[in-house]
Amino acid sequence: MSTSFSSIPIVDFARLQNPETKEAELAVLQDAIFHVGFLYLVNTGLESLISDTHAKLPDVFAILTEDKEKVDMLNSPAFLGYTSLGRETTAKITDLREQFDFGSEVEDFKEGDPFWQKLEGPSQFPNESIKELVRRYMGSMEKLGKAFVGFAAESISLPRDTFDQFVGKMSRLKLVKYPISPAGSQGVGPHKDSISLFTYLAQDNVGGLQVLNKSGEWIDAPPIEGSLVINIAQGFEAITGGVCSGTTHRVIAPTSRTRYSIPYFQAVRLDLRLDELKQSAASIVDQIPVTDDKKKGLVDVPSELLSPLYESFGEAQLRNRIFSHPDVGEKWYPNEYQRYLKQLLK
Ligand SMILES: O=C(O)CCC(=O)C(=O)O
Ligand SMILES: [Fe+2]
Repeated sequence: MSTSFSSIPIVDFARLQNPETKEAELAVLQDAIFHVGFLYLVNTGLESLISDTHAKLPDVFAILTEDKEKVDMLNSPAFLGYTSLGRETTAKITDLREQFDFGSEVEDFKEGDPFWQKLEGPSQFPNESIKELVRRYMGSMEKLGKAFVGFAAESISLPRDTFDQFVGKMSRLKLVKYPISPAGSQGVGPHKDSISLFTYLAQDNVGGLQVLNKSGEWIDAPPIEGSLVINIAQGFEAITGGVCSGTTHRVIAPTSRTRYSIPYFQAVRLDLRLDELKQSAASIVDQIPVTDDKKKGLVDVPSELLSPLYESFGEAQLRNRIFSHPDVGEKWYPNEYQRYLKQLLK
């Protein structure tokens, strides 16, 4: 096992784009991808967008309760909408956070589409100004995400466009509020992000995000103004055959100031089948510059997304959404809800 990290590396996006500094910065990115699974991205050019958006969050969460209820996630088979405090579960414990989930604009579900296709659907916006805020932010994240996966590929000696074919249609954006809570409360419990390739998180200056290192210690990811915290999610982990593994993280609920955050989950194609995925993972693993010893240990990575229980990413993601939001899952996918519950109890 590689040495354990004790801090989160900082990657400079401007240096990645400058031919004179690119090689050196790709080496920093490679180290983050191989050994940490987390990094700060600075100098993205999105600093003012991030701070403007954060400045609006207290107002977003201050809208009337009845306006929040109108866009409740229970209305949405795509698991998009409002989730009130205490209705989300991670690692079997209730999370102390309130949030809105939104998605990129997508086509409607058509007759004959697979059952998990309803995971991609229309967003519910409480009002026009929130819609405008979300659309603007997501548009910029989409562009940044495209560029970032290109650099991620180059940093591990793959052609720049290697991961383009895996990017899905509907990325997700969450606006999250963690209210002041009793000391030691769970903001969100330990988890790997399952639904994305990479997650791009804009946290505020309150703190509380922690990352689990390979020795089992929780390492703080303190706020760095203007940065995005990027982490490998299970989509990227599966596509790289587990060579680039996702890292478990959590948020400790704040005790003196409300915390806000904006995670953007870069979509993975839902129609990607397990057999396709295994094939492409094998060819990617072949090209990645890590020792054969490390590769040998990775033939069957214990990733939920590579489980033979699911025919596709879409189905694996549906299961994940159902466990995070059981009330929504039971309402829209009663058969799958029962089936996945039984698998869990086995
Ligand atoms: O709010 C945060 O800082 C992190 C949130 C997170 O990890 C998630 O929603 O997956
Ligand atoms: Fe997360």
